[in-house]
Amino acid sequence: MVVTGEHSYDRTSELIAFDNTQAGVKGLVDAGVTKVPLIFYTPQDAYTKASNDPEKSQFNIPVIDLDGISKDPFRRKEIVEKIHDASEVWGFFQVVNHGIPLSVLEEMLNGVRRFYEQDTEVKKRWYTRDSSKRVVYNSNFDLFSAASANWRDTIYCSIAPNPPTAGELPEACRDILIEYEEQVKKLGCSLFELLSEALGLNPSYLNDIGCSEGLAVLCHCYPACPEPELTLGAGKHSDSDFLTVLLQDHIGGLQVLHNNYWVDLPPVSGALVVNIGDLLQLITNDKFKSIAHRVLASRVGPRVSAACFFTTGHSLSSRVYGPIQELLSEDNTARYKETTVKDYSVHYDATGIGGKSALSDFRI
Ligand SMILES: O=C(O)CCC(=O)C(=O)O
Ligand SMILES: [Fe+2]
Repeated sequence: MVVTGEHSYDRTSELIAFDNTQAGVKGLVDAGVTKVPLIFYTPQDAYTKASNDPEKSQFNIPVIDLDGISKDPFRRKEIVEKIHDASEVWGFFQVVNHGIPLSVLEEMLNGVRRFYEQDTEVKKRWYTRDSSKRVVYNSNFDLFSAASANWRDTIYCSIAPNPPTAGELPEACRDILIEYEEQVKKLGCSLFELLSEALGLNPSYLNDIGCSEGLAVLCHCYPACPEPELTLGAGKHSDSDFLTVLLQDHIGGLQVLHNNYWVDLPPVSGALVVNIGDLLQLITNDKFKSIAHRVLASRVGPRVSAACFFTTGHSLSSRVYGPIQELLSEDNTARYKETTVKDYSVHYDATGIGGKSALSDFRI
């Protein structure tokens, strides 16, 4: 029995019943729910929302124009400085003129919508909790371990280093997923070059140590919510990877924690959101920050997004990562234990979204 406010209920049975529908949150909404079920209730956190507060209007997450990065060395230096500052202060920035055409971004979001708009019976083919699969569709990867379920469904596609065959990808978004993933991989390599330069390292450093070797694409759907104040689209979490490149639609709701305030990260047409993940914070010895973020639930929806995670995740790579030696000056000793991406990912998944920071467990 679990007590949520004045309600007491058998949480485990309700989680099992929800999971057994294999229809996700979208299935609840399609069936016409007018109340948020108790398994989704999320306690309010202590942080304040900044965006409506005029005194906090200086809180603007940078939008960085990448135009000219490879043509003009002065322009490149300027961009590297902006990326350096954003990665230190915010852990988040948006990029425009990143080289991926608007038509590809739009079609990617359409592909995600097309997948979720299919009949539940068709989608069920992909519904699983077997995380060894390269394509996993379900609602809340940590449904049975997290304190609150999120108002969100996800298709997870592990793309690199071991790509799925085209046949393993859902037809509804297959072609655009392949196109988008190729373009994001190129952008990711450029971003890791800029981040290496921002750290004062050789431009190829982060790519050479394998930061861009692994890629997983998470296609999220946040259905319209009848009581958005009672739950969240995604609870407070940081990302477990090296770097995330996120495509969000026009609806909004993504917020970043900054100086104890939730700051809106508003959709900018044609932009991609970039954020530093836990593993990049670990190897940069806290120079770049992996910052907590969340997604509000909304009466408007469904909101869709595609988050590309640069990580080899649970693959068998034995490569060991620890704070980069070149970044340690004499008085700046390593703050983290070494780990493999797999060990870090397993620990992170067990700690769960909305839980405490998994990274802090690797601190020396
Ligand atoms: O959908 C979003 O805007 C954010 C998704 C996210 O934070 C994640 O996939 O880790
Ligand atoms: Fe995230």
